[in-house]
Amino acid sequence: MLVVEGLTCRFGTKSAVDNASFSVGPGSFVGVIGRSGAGKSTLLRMVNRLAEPTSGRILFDDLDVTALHGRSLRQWRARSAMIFQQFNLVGRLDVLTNVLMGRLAEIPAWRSLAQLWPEADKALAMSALEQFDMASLAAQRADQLSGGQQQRVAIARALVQQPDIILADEPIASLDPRNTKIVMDALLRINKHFGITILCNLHSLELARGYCDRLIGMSAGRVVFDGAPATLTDHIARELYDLEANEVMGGEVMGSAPSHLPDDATVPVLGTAAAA
Ligand SMILES: Nc1ncnc2c1ncn2[C@@H]1O[C@H](COP(=O)(O)OP(=O)(O)OP(=O)(O)O)[C@@H](O)[C@H]1O
Repeated sequence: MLVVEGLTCRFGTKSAVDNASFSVGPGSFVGVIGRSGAGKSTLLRMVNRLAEPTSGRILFDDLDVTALHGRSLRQWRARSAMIFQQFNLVGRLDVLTNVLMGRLAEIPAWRSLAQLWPEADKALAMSALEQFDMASLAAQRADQLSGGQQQRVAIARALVQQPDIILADEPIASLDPRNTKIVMDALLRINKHFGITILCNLHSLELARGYCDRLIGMSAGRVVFDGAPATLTDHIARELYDLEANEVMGGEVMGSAPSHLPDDATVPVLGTAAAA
């Protein structure tokens, strides 16, 4: 279980994330939503410790993630795999080697430098590529792939880390609609098939509603909504996204509740008790 307690990250006088608190149970697929600049990336990067919290704590089961240094921090980064908007592959290396990079924390540096990957790791990497129909491209240079293919390689790399949680920071922001669906389906497959918890920043509300079992809404660094997608009414979404609402709501009828909103749903109130 991931627990975030009063997490704050300030850059100068600006709070990119302001006193965020929530917990995420194992096996959840949680979407972090909100307009540009709301603090979504900073929040995810703090969980992986790519950004340093100014105050607050991050716990994962019994581990105090905020207190980790050196080797234990590297181990945590292996357990919390990041997926980035720009894929972060090594373009001149082949696809299989890029996936094997996900095993770096497990093998001595000299073995990776000499490209002496254990056979078991190669088999694991091939099997991860097979999961996403990418095995036939194993020998191809990563920079010769399409964006959607590159992101699937990045997801395979995350998978071979055998992480407890995957932190996906706008993983489909650079992709066309077809590849968006392929990549989101790949994340969903990892979540359902392997039970890996996913925390995924998404600008598109339509995608977040379609794929996630819970949404955390951020505005100006604060968590202002936390609940099931069905409880996020269009009214709350409009407040969350403001001028960007029409762009992110995927053509739903504005001002009406989503069709799957149950009659007795408790609708959290934006900006008050909504944050868990
Ligand atoms: N390294 C930094 N130095 C200074 N300010 C930063 C830094 N990183 C983020 N910020 C600021 O913190 C705020 C939150 O940024 P963040 O990238 O976390 O938002 P976001 O919701 O992920 O937005 P986007 O969807 O545009 O990436 C923004 O105002 C941003 O300008």
